[in-house]
Amino acid sequence: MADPWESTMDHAVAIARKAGETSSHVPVCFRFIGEESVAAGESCILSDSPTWIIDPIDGTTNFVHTHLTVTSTLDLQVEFGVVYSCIEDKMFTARRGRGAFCNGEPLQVSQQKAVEQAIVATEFGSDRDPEVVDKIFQSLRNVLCLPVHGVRGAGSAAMNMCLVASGCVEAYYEIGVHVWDVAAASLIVSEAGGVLMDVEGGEVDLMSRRIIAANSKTVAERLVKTIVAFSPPRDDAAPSDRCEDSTHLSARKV
Ligand SMILES: O=P(O)(O)O[C@H]1[C@H](O)[C@@H](O)[C@H](O)[C@@H](O)[C@@H]1O
Ligand SMILES: [Mg+2]
Ligand SMILES: [Mg+2]
Repeated sequence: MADPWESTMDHAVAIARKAGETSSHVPVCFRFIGEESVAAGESCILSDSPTWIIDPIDGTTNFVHTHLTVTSTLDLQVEFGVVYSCIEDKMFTARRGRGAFCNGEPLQVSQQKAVEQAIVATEFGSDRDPEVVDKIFQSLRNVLCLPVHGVRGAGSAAMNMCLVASGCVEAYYEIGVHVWDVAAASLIVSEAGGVLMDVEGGEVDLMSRRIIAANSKTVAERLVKTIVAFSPPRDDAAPSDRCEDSTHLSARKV
């Protein structure tokens, strides 16, 4: 069987060559956006150049506490998404227009559109500002009282989205995520037949740090009416306008 990773890399190189219009003799030029490089002061701006968006560990708090799910995410903007759940040894992959897979098996979102029968995933995020925490709790209360069948959280944004793609939960929403948390899984959700939406409706903007990933427009739009929206500093804001999340500081001290 052909190695899917090898064909992915061949395709990635072909995209990079096309973008740069380089001949096969010239080395290709990829750009990178990674959680750690941005934390070290590198830019978080998407350009026309093919860009790998990487989160080496998504679910850092789980990792530090050796708790359940930890994933690594890799995305070549809009072309490929890879999320690896290392403890479960599950490799979620998607290629634009070619479907989404888990360990090679096709993924399909749930067909349940009644929100009362839905499981909704979310996270409390990393910000401990009491005003932000209040809004997160107001949203959580509103979602529970829709009512939904249940609320869950895997502790990894990417994993929550892969659960949507797998049909195990109907929707995931969060305000406070970063582009590297959700880029790869966004493609996996849409290739599994799901939808992505901003928490106030309309198209999702991966730099805005707000996302709904759902099995359907119907479920996503019910959440839009329910979530108390706010806008954290964008990922592509100037470094001086970004703020360090409080739990990340403590996680890094470990
Ligand atoms: O573990 P990291 O990569 O820091 O990502 C977490 C994200 O920053 C938080 O907003 C989410 O709540 C977690 O689910 C992410 O996994
Ligand atoms: Mg992450
Ligand atoms: Mg991370």
